Amino acid sequence: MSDYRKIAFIGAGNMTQSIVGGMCQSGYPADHIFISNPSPEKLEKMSAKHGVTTSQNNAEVAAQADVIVLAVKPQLMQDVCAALRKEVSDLASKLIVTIAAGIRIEKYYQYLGDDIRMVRVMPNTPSLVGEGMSGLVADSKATDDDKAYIEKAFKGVGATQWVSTEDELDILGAVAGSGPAYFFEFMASLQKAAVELGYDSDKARQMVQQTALGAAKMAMNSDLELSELRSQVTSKGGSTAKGVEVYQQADVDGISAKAVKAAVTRNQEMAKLF
Ligand SMILES: NC(=O)C1=CN([C@@H]2O[C@H](COP(=O)(O)OP(=O)(O)OC[C@H]3O[C@@H](n4cnc5c(N)ncnc54)[C@H](OP(=O)(O)O)[C@@H]3O)[C@@H](O)[C@H]2O)C=CC1
Ligand SMILES: O=C(O)[C@@H]1CCC=N1
Repeated sequence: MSDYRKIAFIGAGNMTQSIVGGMCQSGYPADHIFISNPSPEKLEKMSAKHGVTTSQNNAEVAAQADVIVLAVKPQLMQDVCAALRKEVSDLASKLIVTIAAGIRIEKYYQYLGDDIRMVRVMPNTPSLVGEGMSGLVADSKATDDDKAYIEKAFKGVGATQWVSTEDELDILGAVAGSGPAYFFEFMASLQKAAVELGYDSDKARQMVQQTALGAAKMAMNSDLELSELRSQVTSKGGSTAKGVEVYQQADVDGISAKAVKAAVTRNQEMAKLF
């Protein structure tokens, strides 16, 4: 099968916009991308921006595609799947992909029929700029071709990792899926701290984001442990040591552990609820 299967996104929210934006930038042909959403505004925006085909009818886009990406909120998934099952006759001939947090593959068999083959992907919004981090887990029916295809599609918008279990995908979701929010929160707090000391807000944002980018690039280009990279900035008796001490006293490790655990727990709850 071609590298570029026809792919339909059900739901045109934040995550679909990030993935599709990144896919189009990476050269995925727009005439192979279909998107549905109940309200027309997002569709109009995406069609104007990328030249993709859009519809307010989920079944219409799903029927035209080889791959269906379920990209609605977890609480809507059962109803959306029930309607697709009723209206699209050959779901078993397509690859079903879901990006929803929590919901287990086993549930999709109940919602769509146990003859479907599927891959769960946990992406994140930096996919929009080609710097996404996506986790993937496939069921036993997905073929090698399916897996190679979906890995390549998501590699087009960033890095990918296969995980072996859906429990692992919950962890990846809690770190990488939710992670951009944690980093934005931290970056905003650094910006605020500089502004409170009298620094210009725009300039504070620029220095925070450039520093985050620089630190991430250094980490990616280095074999050193992250703690060693941190040490290299921390001159004995210098200013960084004073700042780092404040974070350590506030137990930054404990805070991250709690945050990730809370997000994993919510993924597990959603697995039960939806
Ligand atoms: N945002 C993120 O960073 C990540 C999200 N995810 C997962 O992605 C999924 C989508 O999240 P996100 O994009 O943030 O959510 P959004 O709320 O931004 O998008 C959901 C979209 O689904 C649309 N929708 C509502 N009802 C239907 C329906 N019946 N049929 C088709 N589309 C419908 C909504 O349309 P309208 O607004 O017009 O009602 C909306 O555009 C979730 O399951 C989430 O777990 C996974 C990883 C990261
Ligand atoms: O908040 C959520 O549930 C989704 C999953 C990861 C990021 N957003």
